[in-house]
Amino acid sequence: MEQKSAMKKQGWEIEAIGITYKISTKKREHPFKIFTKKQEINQEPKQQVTNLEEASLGARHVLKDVYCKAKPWEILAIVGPSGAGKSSLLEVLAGKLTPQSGSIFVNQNPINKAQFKKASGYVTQKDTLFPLLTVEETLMFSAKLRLRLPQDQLSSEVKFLMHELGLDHVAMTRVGDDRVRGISGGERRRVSIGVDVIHDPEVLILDEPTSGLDSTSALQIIDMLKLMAETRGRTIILSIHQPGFRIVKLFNSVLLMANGSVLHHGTVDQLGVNLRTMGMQLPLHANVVEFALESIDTVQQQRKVLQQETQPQLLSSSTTKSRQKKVEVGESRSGKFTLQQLFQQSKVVDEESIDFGFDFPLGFANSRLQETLILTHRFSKNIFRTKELFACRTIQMLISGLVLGSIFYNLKDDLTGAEERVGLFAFILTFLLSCTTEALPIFLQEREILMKETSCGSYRVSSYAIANGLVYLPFLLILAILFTIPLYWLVGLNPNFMAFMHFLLLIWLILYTANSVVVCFSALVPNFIVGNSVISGVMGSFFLFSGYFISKHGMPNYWIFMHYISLFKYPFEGFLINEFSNSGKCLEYMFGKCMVSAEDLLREEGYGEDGKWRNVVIMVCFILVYRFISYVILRLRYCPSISSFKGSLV
Ligand SMILES: Nc1ncnc2c1ncn2[C@@H]1O[C@H](COP(=O)(O)OP(=O)(O)OP(=O)(O)O)[C@@H](O)[C@H]1O
Repeated sequence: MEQKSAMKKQGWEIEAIGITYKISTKKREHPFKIFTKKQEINQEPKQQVTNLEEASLGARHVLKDVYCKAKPWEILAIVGPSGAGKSSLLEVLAGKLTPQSGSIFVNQNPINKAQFKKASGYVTQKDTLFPLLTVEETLMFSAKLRLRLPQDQLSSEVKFLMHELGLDHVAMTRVGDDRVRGISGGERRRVSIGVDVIHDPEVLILDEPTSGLDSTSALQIIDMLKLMAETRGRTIILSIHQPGFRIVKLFNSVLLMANGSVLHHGTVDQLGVNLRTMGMQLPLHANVVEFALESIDTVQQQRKVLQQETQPQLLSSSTTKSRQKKVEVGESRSGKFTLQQLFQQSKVVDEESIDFGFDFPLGFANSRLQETLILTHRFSKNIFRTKELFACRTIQMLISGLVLGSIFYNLKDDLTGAEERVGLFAFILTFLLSCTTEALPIFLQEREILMKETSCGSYRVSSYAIANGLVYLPFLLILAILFTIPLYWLVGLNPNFMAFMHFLLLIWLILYTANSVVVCFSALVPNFIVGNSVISGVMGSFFLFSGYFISKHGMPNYWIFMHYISLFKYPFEGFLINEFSNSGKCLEYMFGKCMVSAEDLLREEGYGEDGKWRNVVIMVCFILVYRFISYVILRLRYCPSISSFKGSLV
């Protein structure tokens, strides 16, 4: 136990060895171009490609045999021009990408991916936050999901973190995004960092934490990270584009990359020495990192020459395959030592003798029920604050109920009236199904957050699926009530209260069925346009095959299966063009005297007392099936954490 706490104090040293990551660049051949001659390479002049082998294999090296080491109590900055491979390397270190070869070690021990994700924080380049939550709410929900603490302790943790991040003054301000005005870009970046440090991770990986910020805000953020490293022994790895002079001074070591290769790995001072060794004239008081980035082509050329002439001893240990056991005391310092750092360094020498163990709590912070409650709370805040959605949908439903009621006003109980009711109900179904798509943009907006949160073990996917299912229920009930009340009484359907309640239930279920289908398909589509097209297609075909336009007996056999999987034959099955149609009973059954007389008819047809509930039960079953399918899709597509949580990093 003592040994473990010593480990904790010591911090986590991350070492990546021989990381190679390739992506396929092979263009897919046209599927119908079977007889086309293959391109003859000899006919064309040889292309000037840097790596002929790569080109011929249709693969591109994003990372080439990368070595890097990040120490606790320190900041390692990954710098390089755009496309150098910085983000890819960070993703590999964070366990989001699996390289083709290479290994990652924590304190010289291979690490389990799931444990590492749990014990680290990864702040992506893009802020993935809920724009309608306030800063305090954002951090509080993150704390609730990741920490197993009582409410008052959670509140004090969040307050402390906001203070540390300099966010006190915007605690009650909404986060905002491109569309919703909220806190500033710098403050949003700090909230993103806050979300990922709330559980006090041992390692913090940040992709461009200063992008889009002015120099003062950028310095503030790096200063804050430096403080985290120096006071709490955290390992900070970040990528940065063009760090200013004052920022560079805060880095303990720098990894200079270009074209996926490491050009330098060491202190900023060493970088200066290396550049001079290459014969470059560094202007006095120059920002060494900036100078190296500006002269990156020369650095690359010199490196090649050096590599050819001698084995790379000067530049970096990037190609070193064997692990370095030597500890370069003071080597990675930029002049500033803390007692903790010195303590840590002396400890590193004995690293090998320490049996590495993780005392970072594994498993989920909350039970499934607690997670579901927290997520439902967060969901409902987001939904009820989406004013456009709430206002538009409620007004739309109320007005359409009134307008439809006034068009189909006081329908008679005769055959003509029954026919008109068929038209009304067919329209209701089409209308409700086609306009209940709010789940699509909502899901598309939050799926990145879902992926991020579940990949680091904040909560279970099943809790999300249940919360997603629960949160729409009250919202859709409000819509159903607003739609049904004017419509039902204006049209003059059965005045019996229970018949009204049954009708309301059907409308609610239709809305919820449509919502479940949308949730299910939105988990499959890449964006809104595709999603909208797919969902309209699915809804349309379900409706078409339900039997409202063509009886199942009239359908060719090869389409019959569609009739059986079409959900929308269930809510108002009596309206269908089916075996009842010819007898004329169908029309009466459908809406003749609404539910009460329909019940008699059902009894006549042998359905018995419970006949009218049969459709409700079937619809509920379908909803459950669709919800389950969407859970499976979410699990497999967005959160394949089963495999990653079990496997090790490489
Ligand atoms: N999945 C992918 N598909 C296509 N190209 C990719 C993919 N992943 C990485 N690349 C390419 O690999 C190279 C490195 O990408 P990466 O995002 O790591 O660079 P970067 O140094 O972070 O760039 P920037 O500073 O502009 O964010 C780029 O040329 C990029 O286009």
